[in-house]
Amino acid sequence: MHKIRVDLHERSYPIYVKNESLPTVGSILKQLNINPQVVLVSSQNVSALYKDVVEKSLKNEGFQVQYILMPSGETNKNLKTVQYLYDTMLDLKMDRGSTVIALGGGVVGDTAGFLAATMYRGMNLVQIPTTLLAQVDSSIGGKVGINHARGKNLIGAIYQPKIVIVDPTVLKTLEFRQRVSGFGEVIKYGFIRDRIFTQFLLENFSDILTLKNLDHVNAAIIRAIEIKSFIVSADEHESNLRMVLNFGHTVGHAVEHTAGYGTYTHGEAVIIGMCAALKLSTDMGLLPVEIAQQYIQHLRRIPIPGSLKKYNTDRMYEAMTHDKKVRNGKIQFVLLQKIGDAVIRDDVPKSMIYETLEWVKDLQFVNNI
Ligand SMILES: NC(=O)c1ccc[n+]([C@@H]2O[C@H](COP(=O)([O-])OP(=O)(O)OC[C@H]3O[C@@H](n4cnc5c(N)ncnc54)[C@H](O)[C@@H]3O)[C@@H](O)[C@H]2O)c1
Ligand SMILES: O=C(O)C(=O)C[C@@H](O)[C@H](O)[C@H](O)COP(=O)(O)O
Ligand SMILES: [Zn+2]
Repeated sequence: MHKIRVDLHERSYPIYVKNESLPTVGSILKQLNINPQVVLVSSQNVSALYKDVVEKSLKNEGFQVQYILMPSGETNKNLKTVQYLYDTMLDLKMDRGSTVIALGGGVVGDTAGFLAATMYRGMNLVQIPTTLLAQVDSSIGGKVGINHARGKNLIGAIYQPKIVIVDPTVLKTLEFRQRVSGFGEVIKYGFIRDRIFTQFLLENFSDILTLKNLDHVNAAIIRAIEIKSFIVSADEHESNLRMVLNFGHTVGHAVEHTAGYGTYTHGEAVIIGMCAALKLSTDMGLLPVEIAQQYIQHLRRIPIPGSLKKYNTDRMYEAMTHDKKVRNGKIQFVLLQKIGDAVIRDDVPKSMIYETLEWVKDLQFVNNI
């Protein structure tokens, strides 16, 4: 068992990373002394694969388990789903002391997390992430929330879980495209904080994505979680340092929104956004052009389907103006001054942003590895 801690005083919590840890969820939670009443929130695919093992382990330890199936996919990360979850919680007579367990990818984690943050002004939350993206990113740090028709994650809260339990073996059932998506967030940590980790990921990306080398997969998950935990512990409310976790997201969120939720996975959009951020880092005079080009070439070896050509540049720009990093009307970008060293800049000229969006629309990625 590998344990990493998010250090937030009375809201601190551990992240457990261990192969085959799902059958031990009950005993892990028992040690936390949480109320015996729990509600598992999950989605169809994940439920069919992993609900029974988790439910059994909880019941073996004396937990009373209720269950809510929520619709999956980015298009359902919205208020309608949250309303359905509130209603079902009331139907099930779940009280304030009971615990919400989010079993699934980032969509389940963000939505069920928002439920836990808001219902009865806050219930206990446990995250059991089952996608690579959720294991290294969305289950950690407390950002919970849903989309609004005008933009990604516009409604939400910062609400920390009591524990995060990561079982890397569940990635075996995850579709290849979803592993690519998670890889986007994993390599983000390298770019913003650890050049050597970036190199490791680029050298081994095919073995990691195909799960050919599980030691490399676990090493990547653990290093990514260490970086995220360190950053969240230093700046929970995104006043300064935490903003760097948005590397690739200013353009990434705009791509997701403009193309229509679900057209690109979140991680694919972030990979596209990181290419844009690398180019802007050069255009702003921060990063030598040959370094940026070299890493953009590496990122283009990651398979991302489709073409951005047909999307409207004005709409993409408009989506960026709804970014939560906008301050006093200025769009803020996370740029790199070195690989492994990120800075926030709010002085990127509008013309340069437009030029970059046009460039992004022509970007091409490989079809497979
Ligand atoms: N809160 C945060 O800090 C944060 C960080 C990054 C991303 N996010 C959000 O996370 C969301 C994306 O999450 P995601 O990439 O996990 O996608 P997702 O939750 O949509 O899951 C992708 C698909 O994989 C399925 N699935 C999940 N685990 C599986 C498994 N082990 N085996 C087989 N199928 C499985 C799901 O049912 C779904 O169909 C986005 O909404 C993004 O904005 C939030
Ligand atoms: O934890 C963070 O902080 C992040 O920014 C992680 C991101 O990967 C994630 O996509 C997050 O939801 C984006 O945050 P947002 O505040 O820009 O919606
Ligand atoms: Zn993200």
